[in-house]
Amino acid sequence: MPLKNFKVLNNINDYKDLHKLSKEEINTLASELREYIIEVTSKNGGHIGPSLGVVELTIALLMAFDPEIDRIVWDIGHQAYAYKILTGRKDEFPTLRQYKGISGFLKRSESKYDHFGAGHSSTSISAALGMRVGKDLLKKEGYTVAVIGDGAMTAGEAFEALNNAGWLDPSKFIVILNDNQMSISPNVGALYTYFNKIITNQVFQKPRQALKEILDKIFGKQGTKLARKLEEYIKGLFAPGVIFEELGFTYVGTIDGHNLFDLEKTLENVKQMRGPILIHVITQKGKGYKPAEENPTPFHGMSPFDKITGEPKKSSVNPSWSKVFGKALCELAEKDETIVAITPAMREGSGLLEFSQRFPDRFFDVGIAEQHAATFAGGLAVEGLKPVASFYSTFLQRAYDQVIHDIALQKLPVVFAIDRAGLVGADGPTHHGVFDISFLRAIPEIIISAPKDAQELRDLLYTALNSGKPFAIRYPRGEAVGDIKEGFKEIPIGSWEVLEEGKDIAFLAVGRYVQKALEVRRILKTKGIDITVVNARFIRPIDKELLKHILNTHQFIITGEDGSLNGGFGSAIAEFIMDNDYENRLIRFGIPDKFIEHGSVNLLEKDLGLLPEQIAENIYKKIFNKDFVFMKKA
Ligand SMILES: Cc1ncc(C[n+]2csc(CCOP(=O)(O)OP(=O)(O)O)c2C)c(N)n1
Ligand SMILES: CC(=O)[C@@H](O)[C@H](O)COP(=O)(O)O
Ligand SMILES: [Mg+2]
Repeated sequence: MPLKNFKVLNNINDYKDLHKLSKEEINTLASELREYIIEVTSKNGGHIGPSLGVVELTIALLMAFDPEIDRIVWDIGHQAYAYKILTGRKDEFPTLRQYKGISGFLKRSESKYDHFGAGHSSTSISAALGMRVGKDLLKKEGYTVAVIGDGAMTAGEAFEALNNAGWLDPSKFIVILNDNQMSISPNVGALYTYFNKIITNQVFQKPRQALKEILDKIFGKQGTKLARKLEEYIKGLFAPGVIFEELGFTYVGTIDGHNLFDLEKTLENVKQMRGPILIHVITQKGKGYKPAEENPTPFHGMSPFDKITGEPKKSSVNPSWSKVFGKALCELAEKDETIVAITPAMREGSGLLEFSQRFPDRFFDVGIAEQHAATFAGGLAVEGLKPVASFYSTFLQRAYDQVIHDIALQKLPVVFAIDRAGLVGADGPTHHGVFDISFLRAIPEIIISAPKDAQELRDLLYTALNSGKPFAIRYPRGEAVGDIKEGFKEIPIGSWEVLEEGKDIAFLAVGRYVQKALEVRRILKTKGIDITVVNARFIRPIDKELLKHILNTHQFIITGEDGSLNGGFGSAIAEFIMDNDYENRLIRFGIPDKFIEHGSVNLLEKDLGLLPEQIAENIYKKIFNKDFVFMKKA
């Protein structure tokens, strides 16, 4: 995709050229950056809304700071498209989120200007503080700036960092709170209410200064104890940002995040101030593109869309796994008032929108707070409710100790609906959900399951809610397979299902791999090989009786899973074979011991040799020591 004929953007090489531009040219640049972002994301998909919202902020930051010397740490990094374009990736930008193209987030290996990699939220203040302290200890020059959204600010880690920063009291340390009053969905929580009050109570900022002057006049410049107490009291009533001031930050705000020159001036001013500073910048998500301004939630992260109408280009045939889950939960919740749903800020993505509308009192969006979400679910379970906590696999990593210490150890019946399990595609290594099987499998008491199709997801959810146990159900991103029948049926915990009977070779497949295994069977049948296909719908506990039978009747065992091979389902089978003195040959398919880059799942799997035809070739070669090329040459 060639770069369009942009008047200003075409003529600047990177951020250093910003200082050569007139005010008018800078305004034109902001518009051209927006156009470029809309153009590329309409083709590739991506986080368009967050990125359009910070165009002016990005320009102002790159004018006030020099990322060769200063550190700019963007929280999550999903809003950093303008930053990418202005820090040397203008020409590569059309490859955004594509296989072998540039990442949708910031990445240390991609650019020296990406000072800290991210994708998960709320790490920026901690990382920037570490850099600040590092710079000070090593006597390095430069400022350290963290840019964090109002959504990301709801996470514990952000507050852990503020707490530490206020204590360490570093200078040249600036936190920019980019407040657009939106997480993916509208932001939630008491903090959101507080920010909202600050924004609407602007009127009190000037009187606050005037009041201070009056008090100084009445009680003298040194100030008496009473004066200070009175000021604190009144400050608490009216002053914006007092929460940050009490934590040791100087609060500056609010600043209009689309007024580029005010922003730049503010940034220049705070450079002279001592101690940690927090600048509260107000922006609008999707700024400058009507469909995104009007509909910020879908435009947070879009699949390819029509630039004129804003409509997504591809409409799916089947409902997504998330939708199937959400619909099943609503059906079950209709009949059982003790069912409650919890999400850490992923209402839409997790398929919980309908639940939130139909059962608002039983729905809890707790903000970007995975640890709290898990323990909160534990508390609900103690009181006899049936909590269903939905996590993206990758974000559940945040709540590992909570799953162990607060749920499994206490045998609390929390259902973990683990969405986006397996490779997720364009979001890449920060977001692939490939570790949950390995990390959950080590935890006693927890049941781990994966449905082969939509109906089985419903039945597993029903089984989980009736089990009285900690219970995880993992399913992938994208369209579900299979039809949905009426009602629900309980599945015996730990039971597998033989889908096809063959001989000699048995394919034990988890979740998405069941369809692959059936395809492998079809391919190998063309070579006269008949393989057994087992739906290993429980990863923990495994179906020991069926497994023993399979090991006794098949020489070769294949496992397939949408997760890491290290400690995964295949490892469980290897352990069983070894611990029980079987001598079967085992071949495992899954994610190898490395981080997987971004790109379509199909291309990533092709790279990893995980397409059905590649698996079939591989099995054939390993077992018969002969080549069998099934893949059509491109
Ligand atoms: C630990 C974690 N949980 C959830 C997410 C998913 N997520 C990505 S962006 C986002 C909303 C962030 O809101 P905010 O920080 O205000 O940024 P904005 O998109 O509004 O610019 C969420 C919940 C994530 N990236 N990391
Ligand atoms: C940045 C982030 O973490 C989310 O916006 C994520 O990209 C959503 O992924 P899905 O598109 O799979 O919901
Ligand atoms: Mg926000």
